Amino acid sequence: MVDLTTRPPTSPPDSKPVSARPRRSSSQTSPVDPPFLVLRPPKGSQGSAFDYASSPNGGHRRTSSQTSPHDTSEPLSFRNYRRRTSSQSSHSSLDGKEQNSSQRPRRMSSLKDFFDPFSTAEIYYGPSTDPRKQKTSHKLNRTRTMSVFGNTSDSKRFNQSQYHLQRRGSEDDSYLSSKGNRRFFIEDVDRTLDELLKSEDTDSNFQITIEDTGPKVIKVGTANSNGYKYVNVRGTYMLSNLLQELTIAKSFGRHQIILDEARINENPVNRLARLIATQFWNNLTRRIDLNNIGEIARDSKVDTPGAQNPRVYVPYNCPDQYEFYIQASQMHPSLKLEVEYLPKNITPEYVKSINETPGLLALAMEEHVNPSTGEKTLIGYPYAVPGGRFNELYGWDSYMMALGLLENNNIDVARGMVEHFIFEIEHYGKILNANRSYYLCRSQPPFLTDMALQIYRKTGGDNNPNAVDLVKRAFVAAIKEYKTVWMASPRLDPETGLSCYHPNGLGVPPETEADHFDSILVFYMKKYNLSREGFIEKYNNGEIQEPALDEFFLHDRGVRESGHDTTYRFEGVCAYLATIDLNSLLYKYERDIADVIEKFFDNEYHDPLDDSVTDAQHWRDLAEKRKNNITKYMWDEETGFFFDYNVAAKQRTSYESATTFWALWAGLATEEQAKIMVEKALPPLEMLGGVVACTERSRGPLSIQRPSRQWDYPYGWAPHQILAWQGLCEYGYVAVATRLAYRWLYIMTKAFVDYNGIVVEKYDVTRGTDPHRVDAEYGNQGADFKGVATEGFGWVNASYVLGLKYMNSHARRALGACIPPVPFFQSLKASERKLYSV
Ligand SMILES: OC[C@H]1O[C@H](O[C@H]2O[C@H](CO)[C@@H](O)[C@H](O)[C@H]2O)[C@H](O)[C@@H](O)[C@@H]1O
Ligand SMILES: [Ca+2]
Repeated sequence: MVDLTTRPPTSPPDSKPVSARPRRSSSQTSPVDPPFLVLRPPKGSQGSAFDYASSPNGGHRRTSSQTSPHDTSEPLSFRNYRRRTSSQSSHSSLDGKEQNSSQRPRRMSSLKDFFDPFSTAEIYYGPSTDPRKQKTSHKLNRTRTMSVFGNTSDSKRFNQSQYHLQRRGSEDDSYLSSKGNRRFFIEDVDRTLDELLKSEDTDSNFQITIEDTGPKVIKVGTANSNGYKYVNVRGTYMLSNLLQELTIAKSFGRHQIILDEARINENPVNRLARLIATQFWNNLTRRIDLNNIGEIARDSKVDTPGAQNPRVYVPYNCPDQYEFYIQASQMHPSLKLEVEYLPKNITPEYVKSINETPGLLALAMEEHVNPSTGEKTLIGYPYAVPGGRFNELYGWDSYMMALGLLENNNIDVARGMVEHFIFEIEHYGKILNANRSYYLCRSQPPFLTDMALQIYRKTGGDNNPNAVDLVKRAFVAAIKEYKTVWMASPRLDPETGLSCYHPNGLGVPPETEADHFDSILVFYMKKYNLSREGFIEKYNNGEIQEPALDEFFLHDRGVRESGHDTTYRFEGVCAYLATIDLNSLLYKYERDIADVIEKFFDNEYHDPLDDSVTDAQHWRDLAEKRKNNITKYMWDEETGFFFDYNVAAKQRTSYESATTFWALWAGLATEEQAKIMVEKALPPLEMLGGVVACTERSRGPLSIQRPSRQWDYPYGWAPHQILAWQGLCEYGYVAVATRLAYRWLYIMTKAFVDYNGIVVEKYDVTRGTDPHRVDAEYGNQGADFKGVATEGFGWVNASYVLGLKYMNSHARRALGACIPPVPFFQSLKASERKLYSV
């Protein structure tokens, strides 16, 4: 029987913690360092990415993100920061306790403002750090030197003999005298922001990037001199970080700040990992309540007159939720929130009929008792949205994000998303593409079984009754989904036993950019002499019948269900393709269901849906059958690819897609097939920045009539990277996965450093300079922020957190210095090259 508490090693053990704090040492470089890059690990540290981190509490594995006090998901207050750090001590500390020198927090200034320079924005820019709100003058916030110990300092309370008192030198603002703890006094945040943008944002896009041609230097006052003396802040990275910090400070209503230099010249790998863990996830998290529903229900994608007011659709059998939303709309009449019940039977005709009046679909809620009034109300389970543009819960994005959220110990959000999926399957019959009315007919790639198991493992497994309860409920839902969505008409091909992305639906999808279908519709617009809108209206309401267009949209809906919207791999054919993606995922479902039935259902699952009783063996047989069919219909030994199979044409296709690695992730390939894939399929997919969505030869030539598609060459996507890494590890190709992870993290870090902290939906993995610049299809990319990127992009955030687990401290330093993959691999000693299989 499979032990569900530990998954076989699909990802490497956590790497050694790099350092307790992201303090820069001579061996830790960043792009702002002088050019004395040290690529070798410090003497004596032979750590590989796969060493287990030793920990004081005996073998418990910790991630690098857990090694520093500022990397916890719980915001640190001044008090608990001090408590935590002082309890780790072994030398004398300010409060008389022992401190270990490597863990000792730096004394940043007076004892009163002993803040972590990397604390969350809420703490760092909260009221307690506002120079203007200090009881005493802001002078107390300056970087103190011991020469001012005296009447005004609290430090008198401590035994000064335990200190090395240092006289203030005349150069106390210099980097040397500040020992890297330099702080700036920004007397006027607004003015500094204006000046910074005026001089450095030469292309006026409110970002400071390598494309701006300003002097790349600005003067800021030092805290030590109370703003009187100035120092230069130089270079794109530091200046853009300054812009980001000032923008955040301003959003907190701050007019003056003391800013640690460490916060703007932080090693970029540490900075990005820190922002993801402490800021990006929070900003992507939604939780429906009575006050925010108006905002969440609003739709940024559809712009019809009927979409002007926010609207919520509630399942016909959820009266409590209906009442809740009515209450919300009555509490905030100005929101004009409209609340409607869905019919019991949701047909494609009904879904099309509400395309002009789209709305958010209700999700799972729990009861909440107001502690002060004792009143009961409902509150939504939390969930994460894919990016800043979205407010709804997506299908496969949620799985990818859950992996990152769990890694960052943000468990409630991951768990909340499983609750929502259970609710969606129960009330909408499937895990939805996303919870908007126009998505009611279609799903997305299914990952629920693995998602539930990951949460179960992370939350204590068998020792936690809630974890067991959730996994059981999730599997009951997943079995229903498996049988009624994926293994039923029209998705199931009875002849091969394989499944296709083949949702129901009618008409033109309303959520795409207005001109998205122009290349197809232009012909019909001319034919009927109608505008785009005019034609779509008549086509949607059945006045115009065009079977060829029906066929196009049948496949287009399939493309959207596949999550790969869009790619030439699927155009005009998707609904007839038994894809390697979907069938790998269903194989994984079958294996997982077998294990769970064996463990949690006494190996006897009574399904109320069809009155069947099945055991683990039944599901293992189904998996075995699927595996044989996949090999029979999809495997191509010559190229090393699993190809999609066209069930209508009864032919294997030849489009070389990164999803071939999903066969490894699901564990259905043989060892021999895995070896051939690594030897033959990987090389044409491996680019500068990781795995590309498909090979260039498969995509074919582009032209005005044949524009680029976002899920094709040369673009790389986070879910493809994550599943390829994990799949390769599953078959022992850890070094190959590490090499691919380095590539992906490299382009992410490079774009982050050069382009004002940017993290986007997908990257051009063939470009070293501006890989984030992808102008294909939709406006989801997330590159158009002003001043600061506040949430990154969900699955890309997850990929960074997961990818870093493959990096040892040497690789992490190289990434921090933006060393491109090839020079990095070439700089390795022979013994280290095997870690990357180069
Ligand atoms: O609005 C256009 C399309 O947007 C979605 O697709 C893209 O974003 C999703 C969220 O990150 C992602 O799941 C999908 O893979 C992307 O291609 C949406 O899923 C589509 O249905 C929609 O038409
Ligand atoms: Ca600019």
